[in-house]
Amino acid sequence: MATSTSVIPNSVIPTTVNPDLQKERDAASFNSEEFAAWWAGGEEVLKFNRGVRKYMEKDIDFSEMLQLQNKTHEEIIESSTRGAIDGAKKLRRLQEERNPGGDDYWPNMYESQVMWGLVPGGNPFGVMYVMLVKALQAQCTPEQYAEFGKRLERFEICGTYAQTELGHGTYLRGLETRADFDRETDEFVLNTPKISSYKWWPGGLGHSSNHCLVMAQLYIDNKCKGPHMFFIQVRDEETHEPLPGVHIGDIGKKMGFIGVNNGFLGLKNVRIPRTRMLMRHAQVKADGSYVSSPINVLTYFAMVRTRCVISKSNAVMLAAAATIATRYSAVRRQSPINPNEREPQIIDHVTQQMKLFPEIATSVAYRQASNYLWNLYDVTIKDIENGKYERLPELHSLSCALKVTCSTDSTTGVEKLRLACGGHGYLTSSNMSNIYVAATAACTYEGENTVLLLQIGRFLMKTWRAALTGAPLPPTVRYLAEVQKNPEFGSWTGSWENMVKAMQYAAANRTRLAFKSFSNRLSRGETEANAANHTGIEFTQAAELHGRAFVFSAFTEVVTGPKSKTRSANFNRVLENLLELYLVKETLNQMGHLLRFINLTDTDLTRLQDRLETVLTKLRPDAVAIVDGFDFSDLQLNSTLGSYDGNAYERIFDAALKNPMNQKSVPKSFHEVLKPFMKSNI
Ligand SMILES: Cc1cc2nc3c(=O)[nH]c(=O)nc-3n(C[C@H](O)[C@H](O)[C@H](O)COP(=O)(O)OP(=O)(O)OC[C@H]3O[C@@H](n4cnc5c(N)ncnc54)[C@H](O)[C@@H]3O)c2cc1C
Repeated sequence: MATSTSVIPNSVIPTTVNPDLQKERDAASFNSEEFAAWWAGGEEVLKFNRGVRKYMEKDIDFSEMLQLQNKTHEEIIESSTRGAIDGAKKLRRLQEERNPGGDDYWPNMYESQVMWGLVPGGNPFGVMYVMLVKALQAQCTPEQYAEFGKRLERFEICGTYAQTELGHGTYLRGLETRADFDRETDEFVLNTPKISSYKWWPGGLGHSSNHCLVMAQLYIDNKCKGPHMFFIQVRDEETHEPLPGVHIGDIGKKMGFIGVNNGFLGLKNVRIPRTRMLMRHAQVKADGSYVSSPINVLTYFAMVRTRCVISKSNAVMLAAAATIATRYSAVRRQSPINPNEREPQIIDHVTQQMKLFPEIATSVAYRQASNYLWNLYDVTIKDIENGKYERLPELHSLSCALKVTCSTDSTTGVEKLRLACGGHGYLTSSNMSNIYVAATAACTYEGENTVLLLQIGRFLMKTWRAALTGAPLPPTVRYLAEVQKNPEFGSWTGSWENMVKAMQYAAANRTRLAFKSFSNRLSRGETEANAANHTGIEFTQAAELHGRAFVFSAFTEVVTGPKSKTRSANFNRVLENLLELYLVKETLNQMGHLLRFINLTDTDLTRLQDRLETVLTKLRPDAVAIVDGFDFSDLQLNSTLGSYDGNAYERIFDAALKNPMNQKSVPKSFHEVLKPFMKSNI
């Protein structure tokens, strides 16, 4: 039933594109399709992705997706489960039809940008595919993988990665779940002895999983061998009832990812065969003898991969928010700049440009830096297969650095972009709140950001010490040795190369100062652990700058390197503008650190401000075409403000009319609460 008589009879969304948005597209200096192909990784990949996405989006009801926030907790879990299963089914069908026996559609596309946003409540099987399957591939023996890894990969069973407990997440050695080896029965006996030992947080554990990979302390003859992984069945495969000794449930509503049904798990004397401990590296033999892993960090290697995934996906989230805010800023008009003139598109207010364009540039910078990280990941995986572990510390530290800076910057960036949409950005139908809570979650999971910065800080201390002895350094930290050799920065020219050098110089000198403070504390008799704790702030500052210096150099290399010759001149100009904006705004953001080590005059700073304003103006005509090049579908953006056609007001209105609160002209609360109160005279 309609609420009341409306001044417009029905909300009708025009089928045409908003003329302001169309003009933006017509006036762009470059072809957004070239951007889209570059962003996707080539024309062929773009074509492939679009084909898959079209197939994936068939039969999905857009207006239903917009109503996500009006659903109950249970309804969201149900619709997320349906969405995730629907996606899996479609990809499997595509695999069957187009490349039977391969894995390019299923499961590989399940974690790609094509799937992003299609399950707005969060995918309850995301952890299963992003983490669990990969952890099993890395940690199982071939026999184990054939026995249960393959079943999971084929989705015959479903599961999650259960590491965090109510009492411990960061400090893995503090985990309390224990797995005691019973020689008599050739089994492990698993227990979570206290409330604080309950597994807490694993995605999909609450209602979706019937198996999980549990990180538990291995005990043999009551002697602890540290955390190891155990594959456990937690629910019956037919009835889905919890198995004996298993206490399992949902941890309750969270800021976001409601459909992911993060869960808890208690275990009481749950027995599993010895062969359910993952034994590719560390092993327990039938006689109880223990073979340790050749390198301990391999236990946590699945987390390294997930951090690579986060660096890329948070860049995508920022790009999505930038698309919404930029399109909206092109269609909304407000506040004449000169009296008596027409109200401009809000994108013409320079301060608005300052909210939008730096975030566009930041998402592009992180996406490029994460491509470098993925290449390093692939090289390191091959090395590990050949028993070579030399680049592992570098990969670990770089994946942490990028995960931290990208999740931090995308979170603040999405919030800036939400504010850039004014009041309507606060509507859940803008989808900004959903993107924000997804972005900020990544600051905590897969290693809390501060804790990761401290780990990078320690890696930098070791590397600085190694450089002092003349030892060779891995490529991404070689700049530390260069700064040791040439301690003078030279002069500030403001060229891009010079700016990269300046950020590296600041990172190296922050590392030098942290190293000095750390060494002083050690020489005053502090233990290494206490000295590290007391130098923690300096460690995190050095680590953050190290991450930023890496993004500076990776993005500059992509824009100015040999591949630029394969791009059109117009497109190169756009990328150069994005690079210029990214380097200038980030240099200004980090000015406190830079000024400590580098002489910049007032004129240099004024020039940077001029460059910032100039490049905003240069990017203005291309902003809409750039975000079009990010190539999100309307369904993925799931936003009344950011759709391709720019019909924002009609979509806002339409979503409001469909709100359950507007399905009755008088709400129940009027009769039950408001009216009785007004009539009671109390
Ligand atoms: C959305 C979401 C999904 C998740 N999914 C999963 C999952 O699928 N599986 C799973 O196992 N877990 C999951 N987690 C849990 C997540 O991995 C942990 O919350 C995360 O590792 C942080 O650990 P913590 O909660 O123990 O934080 P804490 O370590 O308790 O952090 C609290 C504060 O203490 C500080 N702190 C802690 N240790 C130190 C230190 N050594 N030095 C300085 N400061 C320190 C931190 O910086 C922080 O400020 C998820 C969490 C979230 C939010």
